[in-house]
Amino acid sequence: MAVYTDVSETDLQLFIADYDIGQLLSYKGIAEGVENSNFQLHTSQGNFILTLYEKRVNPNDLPFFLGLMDHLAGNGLSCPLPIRRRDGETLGVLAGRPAAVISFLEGMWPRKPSVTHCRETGRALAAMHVAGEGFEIVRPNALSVDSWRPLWERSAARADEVEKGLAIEITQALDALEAGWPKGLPEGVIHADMFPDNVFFIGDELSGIIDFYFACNDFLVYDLAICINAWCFEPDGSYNLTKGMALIDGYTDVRSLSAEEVAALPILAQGAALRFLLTRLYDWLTTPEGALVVKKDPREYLRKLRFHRAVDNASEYGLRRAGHIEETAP
Ligand SMILES: Nc1ncnc2c1ncn2[C@@H]1O[C@H](COP(=O)(O)OP(=O)(O)OP(=O)(O)O)[C@@H](O)[C@H]1O
Ligand SMILES: N[C@@H](CCO)C(=O)O
Repeated sequence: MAVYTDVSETDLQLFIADYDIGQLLSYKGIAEGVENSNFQLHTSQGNFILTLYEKRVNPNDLPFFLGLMDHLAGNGLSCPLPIRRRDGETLGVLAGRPAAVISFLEGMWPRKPSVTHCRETGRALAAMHVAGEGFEIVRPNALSVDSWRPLWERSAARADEVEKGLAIEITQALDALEAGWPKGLPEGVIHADMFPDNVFFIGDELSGIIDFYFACNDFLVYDLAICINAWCFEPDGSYNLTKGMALIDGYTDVRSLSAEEVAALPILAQGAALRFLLTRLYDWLTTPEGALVVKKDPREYLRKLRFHRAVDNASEYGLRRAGHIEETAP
């Protein structure tokens, strides 16, 4: 569930009176999501999403997130558009929390992603990277390699409760990642959480990307590594090479990869797996039993990490067209 903060009808009516979005007809809490409280608003002008930002979101980051959606939508990407109040602001306060109204995207996220969904997602990811060019606010990735050790130290003592031997395995993977993390790859704005539940489709057609609340500046190809993790493994833990090919083909149809980016893909995929393993592990160990939030299994990402640690080169992910690898000067 994700309604941590209740909103009264009177407060909501007062809040939306500052916007040109018509009269409130009805509203309801949205159960999905874990970070923020989301409501669907139905007004005389249509549907909107109201988000109340909860305590894991740093209010100082909100101008980046809202400004980014505005920038991306302005550059033709299909994503929610923050609605401006009559005073020009996109951020307000409701029920004591920072709050924003964003446009409603039609579509559903794919419960069983297909090869076509993977290809369309690859294209949309690259389109987002291109559309993000020129966005002026910078937000370093708070969940990149430098943050993993402190995050790990908060779970290390109890890690073996989840799986015997986990502490040693994570420590070894972390040591290797810190030593070998690449430098100097092309950077830009990345989504950093483009999982199936953040990509909407109408049939096979991608209708939009949501949830930019982990977006930040980092290596562009790291975002592809995150998507390989999130989209290309089957529920039994096996890697689906056909989906990998489709995702990477889709991406490189829109933005080509340099030889350095291709070479870095295996270590970036390991890093992405460790990042989600660590955040899931922390939540797994700290979320109280009986909380309404569904805890995500860290072991899924342990299996993925093991897979990546055995990968030699990007062709094992499905990178196949020679044209994917930009020629570098001799
Ligand atoms: N612009 C939008 N249009 C339509 N539905 C939306 C929109 N934004 C959010 N939703 C709905 O709200 C749900 C939760 O949104 P979101 O993923 O942003 O929440 P969150 O709390 O940040 O969750 P998490 O970070 O766990 O994914 C989505 O699954 C979707 O059903
Ligand atoms: N996508 C993350 C959840 C946070 O958005 C995960 O699956 O662990």
